[in-house]
Amino acid sequence: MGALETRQLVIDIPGRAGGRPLDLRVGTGERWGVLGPNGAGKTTLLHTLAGLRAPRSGEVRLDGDPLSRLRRRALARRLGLVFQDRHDDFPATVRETALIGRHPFLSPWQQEGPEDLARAEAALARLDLTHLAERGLATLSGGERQRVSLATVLTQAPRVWLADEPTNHLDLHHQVAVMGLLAEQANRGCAVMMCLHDLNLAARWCDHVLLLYPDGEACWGAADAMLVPAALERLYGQPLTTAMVDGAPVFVPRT
Ligand SMILES: Nc1ncnc2c1ncn2[C@@H]1O[C@H](COP(=O)(O)OP(=O)(O)OP(=O)(O)O)[C@@H](O)[C@H]1O
Repeated sequence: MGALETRQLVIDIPGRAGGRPLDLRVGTGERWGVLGPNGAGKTTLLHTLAGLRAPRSGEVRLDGDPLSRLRRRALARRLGLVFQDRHDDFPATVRETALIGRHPFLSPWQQEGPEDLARAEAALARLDLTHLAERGLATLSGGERQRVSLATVLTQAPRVWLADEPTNHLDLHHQVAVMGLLAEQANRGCAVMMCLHDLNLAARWCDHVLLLYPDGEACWGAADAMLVPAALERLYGQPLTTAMVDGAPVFVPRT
């Protein structure tokens, strides 16, 4: 049984007639990449898997439990979502934001304790944010803000990670660090699914890939079976040149 499963899931894209029903099984220890052009439905899929959007049909199960029957707190103890470009206008510091990751584990008016703080500090250190802990969110750069989103989910420590373009805004070093963090979470028994626009990150870091086409068509499977030039050229409507570097394919757009 997968940690996260979909049964005949059709996501609800306004104006789209239907789509291939998804029967996905994202197992513990697996790293899934979701690829597709702008508007294909990657974010909508992640939000549906996180229970934030109702599917058009079918269902999502977490450890065998239908998502629709789980209370939000119970869900948030098991599943975390790194949003794409979230801009909360909350006047919070970086440390306070990371601590939000502990809220599913606290009763409504319970203060965070030393263990919660220790988890947040460790997550900030892991994302290279310790020096910014007292800074207000609004003062951060795009990449710093992205790392705070990841640190918040790391503080939450869910068994299922859903990450919407987790390397958005990140410089090369931090891209590799974040992919390493997600791989580490998978190695520790988490199920990880991430939307990516960078084919080369997907080729290097994902073991499974889901290709989402704008008309709702989809295919999924082992990464090396999915990441083939003909399928990717059709996915993006973009000719590609492929080379092998350090044992992984590298895809470069051909102009
Ligand atoms: N509330 C809404 N009303 C109308 N259309 C919507 C709404 N939410 C999403 N859509 C449309 O659904 C489609 C899928 O959006 P989604 O954000 O899931 O795509 P995506 O694959 O994540 O794209 P991107 O690569 O640009 O992030 C888009 O065409 C979008 O405009």
